[in-house]
Amino acid sequence: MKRPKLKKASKRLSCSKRYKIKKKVREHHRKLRKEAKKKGVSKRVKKDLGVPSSAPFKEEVLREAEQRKLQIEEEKERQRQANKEERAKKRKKEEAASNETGPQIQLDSFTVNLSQVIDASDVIIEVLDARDPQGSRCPQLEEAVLQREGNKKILLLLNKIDLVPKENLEKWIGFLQKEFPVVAFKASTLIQDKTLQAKKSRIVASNDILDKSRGVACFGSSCLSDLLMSFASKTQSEAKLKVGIVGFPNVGKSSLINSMKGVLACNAGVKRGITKSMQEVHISKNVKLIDSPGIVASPTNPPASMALRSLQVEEGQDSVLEAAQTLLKQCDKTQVMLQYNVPDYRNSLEFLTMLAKKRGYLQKGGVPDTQQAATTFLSDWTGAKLSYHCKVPGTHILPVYLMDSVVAEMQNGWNLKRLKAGNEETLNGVKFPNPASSISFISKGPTSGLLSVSEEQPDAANTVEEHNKEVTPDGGSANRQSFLEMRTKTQISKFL
Ligand SMILES: Nc1nc2c(ncn2[C@@H]2O[C@H](COP(=O)(O)OP(=O)(O)OP(=O)(O)O)[C@@H](O)[C@H]2O)c(=O)[nH]1
Repeated sequence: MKRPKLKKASKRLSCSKRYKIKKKVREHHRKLRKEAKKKGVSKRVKKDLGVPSSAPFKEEVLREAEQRKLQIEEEKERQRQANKEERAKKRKKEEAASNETGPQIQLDSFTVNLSQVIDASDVIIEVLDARDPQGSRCPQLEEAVLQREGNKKILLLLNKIDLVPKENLEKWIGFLQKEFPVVAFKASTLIQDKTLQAKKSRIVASNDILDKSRGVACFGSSCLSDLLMSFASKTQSEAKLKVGIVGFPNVGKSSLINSMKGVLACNAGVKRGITKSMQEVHISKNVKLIDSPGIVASPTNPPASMALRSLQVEEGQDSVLEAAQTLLKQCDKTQVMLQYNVPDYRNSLEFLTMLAKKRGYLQKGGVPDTQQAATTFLSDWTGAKLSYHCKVPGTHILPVYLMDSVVAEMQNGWNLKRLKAGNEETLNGVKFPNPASSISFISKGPTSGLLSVSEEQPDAANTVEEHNKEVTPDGGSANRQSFLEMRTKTQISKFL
């Protein structure tokens, strides 16, 4: 059967609609004309009339015009290239200058500030990441404090205890207590601006009761303030007790101060090196805390320590990819797979590719952005969420700079009974992760720090070498080997 032809839709419009369209078009043209007038574009481009056919030597004139046109084009192109080269040169120069001087100046200021904090303090609290306590210790810092005049005390503070299994934490406290008094702490990670907090507290008053084990709650602050205040009342007559808060970047120094103060007094965050200068915060009548920039890790450290502790990674000097790959090698693959919920992978690059796909980090054309995945992975390891822990060494050997008499002296003056009770209370309050869901990590031992970026002292290497022998009892021969090799290659520092 023959199909009936489809009838074309009629173009007829109602008059009102037609007039409306015409009006819109007119308005649109008027608007364009107005804009062109504003920009100073003349109404009509003058038409090139060309060479009249009656003109003599028309062909030569046209050829000459064509050649001139080409010449102008060439000249323009040459100019464009020269400008491009000039800009590239300038950019390269700027980059080189910022690479050489920028970070160097910053590192200098960091070390100067740290030295000032040590000088100004009566008590030094070395903040350690409970996930890798030994790796966040700096022997050079401890030695420098002990060598300074004024009988300065050192306290070790294990922060981020909410990210390690309880049994592991208890073992670490026992291990570290053989050297210095240890305080267990969980800083509040969600302290807000004073004004914001005041507004919020009116709305949800019991928020922290509901959310005890999460970011809002802080554990150990009353124990620490009691300890400091009782020490201050014993030792200080009039002046306030000055307590320097020191440690590697991102261990939670600023969060600790904010938690003690109860308001956002210092800037804190996942990014490394947020604190750039010293800052005093008064927490009671007789105690003030001094925040300091993170200790600058020495380039002689093993790559895994650098990946966790150095500022260079943050500043883009060290490759984020390499740092993430080094870290991956230090931990149990199955646990990483479980933690990040990814299938089995052959190498670290494959893991980062899968992580990038999972988190939706894609570049143009859907290519997985492994760089971004590595950055996220690294900030997990120094940030506030990832749970991992290190094994406590079986035997304890005192570092060379610590003798029994010094250990006894360091315990002197503190109310240790109260500290023990306070730590127990803290451990009872915190909600700890299950050991099965925490990644077990192989620590590289204490991290060398630079306390001043200047010329090398020849005998400093021996001190550190000897020290490393002592403080890594659970085996770090490869570590020590690489340390010595690197030390001979790049020596830029002097250890205090
Ligand atoms: N889960 C948990 N996260 C914490 C704790 N303390 C600090 N953090 C997080 O660790 C990260 C680093 O904390 P900061 O206080 O900025 O560390 P910092 O040592 O002052 O860092 P710099 O300024 O770089 O030297 C932040 O994301 C904090 O939220 C803690 O007790 N538990």
